Amino acid sequence: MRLYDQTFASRLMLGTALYPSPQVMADATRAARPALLTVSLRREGAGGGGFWPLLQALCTETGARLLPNTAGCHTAREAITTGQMAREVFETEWIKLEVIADPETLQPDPFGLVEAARVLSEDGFKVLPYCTEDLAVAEKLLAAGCKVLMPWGAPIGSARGLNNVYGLRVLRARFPEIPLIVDAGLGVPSHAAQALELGYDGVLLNTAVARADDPVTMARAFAMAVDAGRLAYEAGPMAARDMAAPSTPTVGLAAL
Ligand SMILES: CC(=O)[C@@H](O)[C@H](O)COP(=O)(O)O
Repeated sequence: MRLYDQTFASRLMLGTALYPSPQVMADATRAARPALLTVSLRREGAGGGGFWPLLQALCTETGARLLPNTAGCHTAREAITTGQMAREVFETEWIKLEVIADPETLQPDPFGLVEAARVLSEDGFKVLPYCTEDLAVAEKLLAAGCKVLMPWGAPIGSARGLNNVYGLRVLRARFPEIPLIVDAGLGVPSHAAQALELGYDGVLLNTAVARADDPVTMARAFAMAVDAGRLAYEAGPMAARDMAAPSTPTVGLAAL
């Protein structure tokens, strides 16, 4: 998978929040071998500073790139400032851009998102925006400088899977050259496989692994599902049809 100027062996991006302990988070990351590990500046600012050396060591060990996010931001101004602070703290110009509109669904605010994406891109950031599958917003984010789009599968933390398969399919078809990552709302590995089977370049998830009874095993299961989904996509899945078609030849069947 190629995002901006970097090629990644893995198509999985993993969050680092909500785990029962830092040790479990580290073990799950080792099991998943993700391309990118997300981290929230707010967590660091809220006393999670001890977490940073652990993440740094994990990135060195696994080869993952750190991806700070602007989680919890509700305006473009907040997200821009958070992004700029994250660049200083985490020493990276990569940023997962979240501007949240609705407190209940955590649906992204398309207006704030496009505005923040434009300002941060002009400031040299590599912006990965958390968006919906809306085509017009996607166009505007690309025009604002984003080279990757991350439409939601479902609301963050909902574990609902791909809520709008039609919309995700249309988005994929409309932008065949743009790396697309399904971000948020995945609950089980088959959801991730489905995203990859649709031709999505990767998935970003957190809650489904962190809140599993056994996060380490679930991390491994998601990594396997991502690989399986991609392999299936490359193999060219047959189209579904309404009518039955016998898979055993009927020609030459003995008449009874
Ligand atoms: C880690 C992160 O960036 C989350 O905000 C992300 O959107 C994942 O969502 P889930 O927790 O639903 O997998």
